[in-house]
Amino acid sequence: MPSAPAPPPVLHPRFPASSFSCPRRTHPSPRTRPRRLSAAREMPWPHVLTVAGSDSGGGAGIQADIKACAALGAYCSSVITAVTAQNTAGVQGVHLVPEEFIRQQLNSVLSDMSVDVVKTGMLPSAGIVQILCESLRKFPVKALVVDPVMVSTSGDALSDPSTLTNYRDELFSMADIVTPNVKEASKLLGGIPLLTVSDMRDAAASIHKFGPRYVLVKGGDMPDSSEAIDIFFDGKEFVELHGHRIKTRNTHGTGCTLASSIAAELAKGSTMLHAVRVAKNFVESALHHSKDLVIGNGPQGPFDHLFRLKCPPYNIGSQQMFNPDSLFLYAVTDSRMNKRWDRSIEDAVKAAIEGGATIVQLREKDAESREFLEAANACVEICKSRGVPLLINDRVDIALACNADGVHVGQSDISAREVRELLGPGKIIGVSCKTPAQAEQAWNDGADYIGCGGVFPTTTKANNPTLGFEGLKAVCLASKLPVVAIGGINATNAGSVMELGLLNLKGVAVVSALFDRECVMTETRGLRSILTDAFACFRS
Ligand SMILES: Nc1ncnc2c1ncn2[C@@H]1O[C@H](COP(=O)(O)OP(=O)(O)OP(=O)(O)O)[C@@H](O)[C@H]1O
Ligand SMILES: Cc1ncc(CO)c(N)n1
Ligand SMILES: [Mg+2]
Repeated sequence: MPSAPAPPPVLHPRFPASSFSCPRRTHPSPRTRPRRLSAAREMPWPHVLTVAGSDSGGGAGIQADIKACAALGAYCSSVITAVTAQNTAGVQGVHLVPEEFIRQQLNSVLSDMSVDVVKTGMLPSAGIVQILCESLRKFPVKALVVDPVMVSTSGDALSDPSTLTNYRDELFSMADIVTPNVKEASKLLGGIPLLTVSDMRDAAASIHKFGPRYVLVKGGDMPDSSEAIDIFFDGKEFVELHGHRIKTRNTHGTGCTLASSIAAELAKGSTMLHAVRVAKNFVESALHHSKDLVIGNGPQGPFDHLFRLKCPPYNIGSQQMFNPDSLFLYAVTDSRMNKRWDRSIEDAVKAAIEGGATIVQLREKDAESREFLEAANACVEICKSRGVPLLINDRVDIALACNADGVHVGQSDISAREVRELLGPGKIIGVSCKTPAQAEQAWNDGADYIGCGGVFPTTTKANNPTLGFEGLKAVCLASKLPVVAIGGINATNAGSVMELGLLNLKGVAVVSALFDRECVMTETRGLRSILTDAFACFRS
C-alpha cells in the first residue's frame, strides 16, 4: 500500500512557510536596557543556560539540568544540541540538531536574556563546539561549566571522537570548570587507564594544562567502594571530595545534575569550591532519597531531583562552610571604638552576635600581637559555639594561630593569592575592592567574596574615596564573587543599599553604627531588622 503523503509542517503563523527560522531579532542586554520597574521591585533570578542534548527517558541531559536548576533556585534556559532516544537500558538513537539552528537558539537566548552561567552537556560534533565558542566570545557570561559528555554511564558514545580536539583546544581554555568522569578523563588524555584516586589526581593535573581554571574528575564510575570520591584541582592544590556511595540502580544523570547544580550555585554567587561541594551533596541526597524508586526495566534508572518537595525541612544537605548569605550583616570590630566605650573585643563580638550579626571580622589596627591573639582565641570559641564565621583583618599570622575561619585583606595588604597559599583551600578570604578590575583580580586570586566601598562617607578610614551607589553597582555587575557593601552604612541608609536589588550583593558590613554606640546588641538588632525588611521587600 502506498504510504500517505506526509502532512505539511505545522508552523507558527508568524513564521514564513519556507523556513522554520524567523528573522533574527537582537535585543540590547537587559543590563543596558532602561529598566521598566524600579530597581527595588525587580526580582533577580540567577540564570543558567544549558547547552545540551535531550534525554527521552527524562533522567539525564537537558531534562536533568532543568530539574536540578529548579531545585536549587536558578532559572534554566536551554539550547538543545541533539535529541536522543534513550531509556533505562541505554541509548538507542541520536538525532543531531542542525548546527545553524543551534547557533540560532544560542543567539535567541543570549541576545535577549541576562545569562549568568552557561553549562554545557552533550556537544556531539566539532562544529557545535566551535559555534558555542563563537557565541560565548560574542556574549560573555560570568562563568562557564563544561561537562565534557562523551560516554554515558551505560557505555554509549554521545559525541563524535573528532570533537576531542575542539574540546581541548578551544572550549577548555574558556571554561571555569570542566567535570569529566573517569572514562572521559581517560579519553581526553589519550586513553590512559584511571584505576585509582591517585590516577584521578594525575588526570586532573593533566587536564588543567588544557586551560580551565578548575578541574573536577568525578569518581562515580570507579570500582566498588563505600565512598564516591571526586578530585577537585585549582592548578595548585587538590581537594579530595568524599561522599557516601549510595547503593542504588538510580544513578542515570548524576553527571549532568552535578554540573548544572554547580552552575546554579555559581549563578547564585557561590565560589567554585563551595558550588562543587553543594552540588555533590545535592546529588548524594537526591540519590539517597530516590534509591528505591522504580522507573523503567533497564539497569540504570533516573532519580528524583525535587525530593526536597517531599521531605521538608528544605535544608537537607546544607553544609557548614562558606555560605555567601552569611555576609548579610557583617560586624567589623574596631579597637579604638572598644577602648572609647571601655569594652573588650570579646564582649563586643558576643553582643553583635546576640543582636543578629551573621559574620564577624576582628579589625585591630594597633593591638599588640600577643594581646590580639589571646582575644582572637577567645572570639574563635565564641563564634564557633554560635555558628558564626570569624575572620581576621589583614593578620594571616593571627588567623593561622587562632584557627579563624578566614582573613580579609585590603588592596595594600598581601594579596589574596598569597593568603590562599598560606591558609589553604578551606578558609574564607575576602578582599576590599573599589573597581571592577580589582574585583576581577580578587576572583583570579581565589578570593571568596569582596567588600566594596566606601559606599557612603566614613570616619573609620582616612582618605577613603566614596563610591556611592553607582560605584557599588559597577563593581557588583562586574564581580563574579559575592559582594558585601561597606563604608558609612547605618540604620538610616542600610535599607536603601539592599533595595538596589543587586543579585550578588549579599549584605552590608558595619563598624561605627554597631560599635561606636552604647549598646552594641540593640544597634545590631535594629539594623538586622531593617535589612530583613528591605530584603523581603525587594524579593516580594
Ligand atoms: N552511587 C553514588 N552515590 C553517591 N554519589 C554518586 C554515586 N554515583 C555517582 N555519584 C556522584 O555523582 C557525581 C557524578 O559522577 P559520575 O562519575 O557518576 O558522573 P557521570 O558518569 O558523568 O554521570 P552520568 O553519565 O550518569 O550522567 C559525582 O559527584 C559522583 O561522586
Ligand atoms: C542527552 C544526554 N546527555 C548526557 C548524558 C550523560 O549522562 C546522557 N545520558 N544523555
Ligand atoms: Mg556515572
